[in-house]
Amino acid sequence: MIRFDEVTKVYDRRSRPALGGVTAEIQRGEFVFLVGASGSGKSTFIRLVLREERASSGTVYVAGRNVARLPSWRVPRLRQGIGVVFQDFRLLPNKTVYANVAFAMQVLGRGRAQIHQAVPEVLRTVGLDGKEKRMPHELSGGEQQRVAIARAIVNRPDILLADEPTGNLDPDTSHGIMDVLDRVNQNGTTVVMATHDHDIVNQMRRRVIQLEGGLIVRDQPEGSYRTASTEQVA
Ligand SMILES: Nc1ncnc2c1ncn2[C@@H]1O[C@H](COP(=O)(O)OP(=O)(O)OP(=O)(O)O)[C@@H](O)[C@H]1O
Repeated sequence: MIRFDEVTKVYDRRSRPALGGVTAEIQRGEFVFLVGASGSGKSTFIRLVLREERASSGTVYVAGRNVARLPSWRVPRLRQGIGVVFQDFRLLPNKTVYANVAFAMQVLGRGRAQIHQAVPEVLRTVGLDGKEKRMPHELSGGEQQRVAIARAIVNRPDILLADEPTGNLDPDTSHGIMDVLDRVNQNGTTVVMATHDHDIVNQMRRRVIQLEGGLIVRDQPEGSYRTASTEQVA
């Protein structure tokens, strides 16, 4: 579903590459944690998948396509297949929960009937039944993140990218969000989540790709946040 082949990303020639020759393959339906210290390259990885940035060398494939080769008119279609969730929710503050989610369908030109069916369904999936008319400021952080996830998945993307989705949430609320992401993954969506959250990675036991200074230093199925050798130090 996502393949990085010797991918290097240089933002600034005077400093070390943000990614330095990364090779990795993420299969359809996988759930992958990207871990690593601040500045290790996690967000760069995500931006390359979305073609918000282009690789300086090497190739990024999404659903079999070399994203660097896509003509610019095809980039919106690439992004339609990818839902994105951020640490800071990024909801439209003057729109209701329903309208925030519906908006993601309206921009794709979906009809009213389709929207009326899909939005309540997806709000049920994320556990927000009955909150359709609330405004974002009337919701807790966890609820706002659920709206953001609903918006990201309402168009049924193949891939969900989540950059620190629990970064602003307390541990209990974070676990609720992970239940939602797990459910999304079980429905067939490939999930890639960048995180610093040790507890969540250690509890979920999914594949862990660890970056350090732009290099993959660990790629472990059912991994923990740290390798066994460093776990005692933590
Ligand atoms: N637009 C940019 N211009 C120049 N350098 C950048 C840019 N974006 C990222 N970098 C540099 O690239 C490196 C990797 O950054 P990146 O944001 O990918 O790390 P990260 O692992 O996501 O960090 P964090 O956990 O803090 O979000 C860092 O050294 C960063 O300073």
